[in-house]
Amino acid sequence: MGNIHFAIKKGTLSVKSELIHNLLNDKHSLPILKNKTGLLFSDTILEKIIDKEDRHNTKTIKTPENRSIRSFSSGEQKKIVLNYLIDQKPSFLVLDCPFESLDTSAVSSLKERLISLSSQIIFIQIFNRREEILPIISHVLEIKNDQINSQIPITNYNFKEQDIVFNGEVPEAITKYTNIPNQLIKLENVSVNYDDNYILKNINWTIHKNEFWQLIGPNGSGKTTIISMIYGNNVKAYGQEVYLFGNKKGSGESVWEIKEKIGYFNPAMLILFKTEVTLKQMIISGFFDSIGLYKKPTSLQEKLAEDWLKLLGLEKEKNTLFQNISTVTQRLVLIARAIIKHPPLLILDEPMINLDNQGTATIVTLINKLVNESETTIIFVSHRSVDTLQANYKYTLLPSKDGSTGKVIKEN
Ligand SMILES: Nc1ncnc2c1ncn2[C@@H]1O[C@H](COP(=O)(O)OP(=O)(O)OP(=O)(O)O)[C@@H](O)[C@H]1O
Repeated sequence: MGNIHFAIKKGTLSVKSELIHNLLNDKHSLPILKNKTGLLFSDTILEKIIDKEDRHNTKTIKTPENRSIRSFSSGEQKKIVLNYLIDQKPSFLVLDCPFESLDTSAVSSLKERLISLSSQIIFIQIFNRREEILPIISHVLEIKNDQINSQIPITNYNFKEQDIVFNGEVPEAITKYTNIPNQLIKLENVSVNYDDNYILKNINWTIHKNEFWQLIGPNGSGKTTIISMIYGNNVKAYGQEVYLFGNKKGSGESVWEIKEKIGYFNPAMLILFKTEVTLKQMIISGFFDSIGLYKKPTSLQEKLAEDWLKLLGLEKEKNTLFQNISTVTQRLVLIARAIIKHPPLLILDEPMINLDNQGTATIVTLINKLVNESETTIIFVSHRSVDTLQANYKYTLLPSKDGSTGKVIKEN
């Protein structure tokens, strides 16, 4: 007889849930896993391995070309760690949203691999979206107060979602930016390689005021590399035709001056927020580009933060600690923080990762609202295109052995 496999909807676990820890430590009410050894595949495990490698200069996992795990793209990193866990032959594996940063072809090969292992290993798959669920999953574990309440056959499970609305207008801009040219970003014949590894080839991309772009490409195609040339400190940008707000990168403005004009959001930033701040303080900190709130805000800044909270339907939670709210609410707050100054450019780097369909729809609704009610140019970065976004253009990276080339598609 085949194994029974389970799924748990991520949104039914609290942020501080101990359930996964308890499953792995044999403290649970699932008879089928009693006295069995399990392992966890999650982004946290990945971060720990990378951190250990960095701090001790050791290699836990053998990688192609013996490179450090950090130098691989996020998709490649996941694949390497999953193989490492499966090699340890656990009886069960908790898969914490395993497909989250993978592109379509990587998802299908990983799915195939997991299905082929499913007669030897029991899977407990934490999922965000119904379509991610492995076809071998037969039951959804219903969770109440972070405990397993019941096992529901998947055919009887209710995946329902609701419509999302944000009532009110996007709060006004109070920060003034002067001398912002119409052409915000220009990359001309930009190429990047690491020794024999060719990443980008002749990238030509011009971004103007008031445009909304999706930057799409499969794992390892170079999305992060492009963004790090615009927003970050990637040395590969120097000496190339990279123009930011009219100046060649590395010539006029300092990195600080460039960052002042760019709002940035990436879910990985969440791990940076270690100090305890309220939702209101978190939104206000966008005025200071700081992670905590160290300066006294003006009364106008306070009012704007309150207007944002109202728009997001969070006015009653303004004094709640940021750490204590749901993932999707954290993202709404961080996006508000990134745009509160109405910067000329806003980069939203994989904002939908690890969200269920309801969470994804919530973020899409907010982004579309920002596009319609502000002057900010948006670059939305993702490994999969999101058709409900009202983007004007798509910049798609097409990998090849000589490096990815780019293709512009006009959407509307
Ligand atoms: N320092 C480095 N040395 C060698 N190769 C590198 C280095 N940094 C990045 N790469 C390689 O560059 C390629 C592009 O990586 P990048 O992170 O830009 O891709 P991505 O499109 O953002 O991928 P993902 O969707 O998986 O995050 C990858 O193959 C990665 O391994």
